[in-house]
Amino acid sequence: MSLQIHIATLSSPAGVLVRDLQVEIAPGAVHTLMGPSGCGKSSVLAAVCGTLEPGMQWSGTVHLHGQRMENLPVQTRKVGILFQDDLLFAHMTVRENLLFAVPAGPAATRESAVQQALQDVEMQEFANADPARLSGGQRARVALARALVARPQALLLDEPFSKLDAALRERMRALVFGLVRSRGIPALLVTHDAADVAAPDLLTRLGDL
Ligand SMILES: Nc1ncnc2c1ncn2[C@@H]1O[C@H](COP(=O)(O)OP(=O)(O)OP(=O)(O)O)[C@@H](O)[C@H]1O
Repeated sequence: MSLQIHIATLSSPAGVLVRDLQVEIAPGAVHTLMGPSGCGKSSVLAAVCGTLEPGMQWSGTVHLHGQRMENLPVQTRKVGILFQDDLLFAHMTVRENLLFAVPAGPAATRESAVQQALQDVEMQEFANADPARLSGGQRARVALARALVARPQALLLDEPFSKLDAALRERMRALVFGLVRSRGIPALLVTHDAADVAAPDLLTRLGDL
């Protein structure tokens, strides 16, 4: 289940940001995008998942598991996304936050998906907790579980570790990379931290137009 991205051009109203970006990400691999602030890294992720804002434009193709994706509605793309901010809903428990992300289906199936996702990030005992009472690292793990609970076929990561302290960042990176590998999904990670690069051939630098 590979993710193939070809961005011919990606532009903001101010001009072209990215030209001829080609990335192929194998199942279970994490490919890293780096580059100076404002060079268009987050916009590449938005183009891939279909959430590019009005005013921004791109041309190119995205194939997931051989299927062309760029014209599909956002909700059918089967792509999970994790941001710098965990964006947990404050008025819902941890369990309810996850349940919100699970596709429609029998209640027992949805509940077991939530319990499995919490187990994957070792947060089962916090199912009924209020997100506001969790630590930053615990919230990050819940956000990861929420991104994965719908069984996405690709994962987009927009600086998800940048707000964590060094020790937590390392643990979270290991957890994300491990889950991506064990589930065999391709992941694209935007970061400013060279420590997030899994291997030199899994890095693309933007900003050299
Ligand atoms: N909706 C929008 N309308 C106009 N310009 C935009 C819009 N969204 C982003 N931009 C501009 O596009 C450029 C790229 O933004 P983007 O967030 O993709 O960069 P980035 O490389 O992820 O930056 P950072 O590392 O600071 O997060 C920036 O100059 C930004 O101001």
